[in-house]
Amino acid sequence: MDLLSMTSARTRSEIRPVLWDGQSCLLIDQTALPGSLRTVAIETSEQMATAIRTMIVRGAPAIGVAAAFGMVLGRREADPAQPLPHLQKVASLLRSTRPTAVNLFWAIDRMLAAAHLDSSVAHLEGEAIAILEADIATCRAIGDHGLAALPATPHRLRLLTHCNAGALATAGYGTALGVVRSAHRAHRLERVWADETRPRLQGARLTAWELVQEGIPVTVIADTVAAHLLGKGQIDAVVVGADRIAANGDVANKIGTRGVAILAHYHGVPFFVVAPWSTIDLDLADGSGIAIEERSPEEVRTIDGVVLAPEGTDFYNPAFDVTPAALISGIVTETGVFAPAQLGAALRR
Ligand SMILES: CSC[C@@H](O)[C@@H](O)C(=O)COP(=O)(O)O
Repeated sequence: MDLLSMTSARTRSEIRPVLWDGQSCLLIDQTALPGSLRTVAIETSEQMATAIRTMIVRGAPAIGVAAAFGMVLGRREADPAQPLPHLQKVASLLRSTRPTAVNLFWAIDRMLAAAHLDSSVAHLEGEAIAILEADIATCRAIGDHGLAALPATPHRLRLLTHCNAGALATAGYGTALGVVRSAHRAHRLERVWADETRPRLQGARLTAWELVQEGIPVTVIADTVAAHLLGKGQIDAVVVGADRIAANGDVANKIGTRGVAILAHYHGVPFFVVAPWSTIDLDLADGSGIAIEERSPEEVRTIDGVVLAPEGTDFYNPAFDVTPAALISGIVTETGVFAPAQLGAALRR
């Protein structure tokens, strides 16, 4: 199956990082991009947990969708007479893979709730497919709301993004890159500046790859370059994704996002966080309660096996940081754009 799938509505192929073929879950192996586009067939819930942990599949909405199919695989492994105890175990395993993105936990909870109503394989399969399809529709709506919120400029827009919040990070179309796609289709985009995003280089490897697939102009910069471009007036707005948004509008996203937000604020450039409602965690009053994943020091110590610092050096590798709500111009969701302080009230409406 072609994971750059053709849809009947569009002539261009679209990126689908997670697909279900009725037996197994097909993932684009994001650790192999941009060198090779290969797929991995995930056949057990343990394989799915490993794929999420090792970032074969990554990005908050995409790991939620993948975990939903992990639960379907778990259901197939369970005792048909008593599937719930095994499903609870699979849920715990999947929850243990990555702590920061709330979409993972949201999708697992939704699958467990579905299993309590009807624990048949067919019902859970339908629920996971519904999560996948809704995510694509959500991203398209997000893209259009984000486009409407972008500043009016006499020239086409130059947008800066960090990490990869694109089709690869969702079921398709993307959040921050959904806004980019909508701007491109509306002929309002000049170029995307993509932070390379050390240490795992999601900007250089993944954002650039998926934009090049669609002929969207993209320039990769070292993470240290953004301040220089902002100072020269070369960036009209920043669009980034989110892994978890607290009730007060504080946002956890890829490490380095906070620095970009501080820079944008200093230069008076709008900074938009782009995410579905499933990324909002109203149980957390503010960002101080967000669990920040710490990954292996090896990701900082080496690039492609080349050691960067002398023996005896210590390395520290937090994968996310928290951007305070005060630095965020707007949070773009599938139902509209909100000031961070409006989030709680908007969700309760
Ligand atoms: C639409 S994806 C939003 C975020 O998940 C994304 O910006 C990000 O930080 C991804 O981190 P990753 O560690 O690659 O999973």
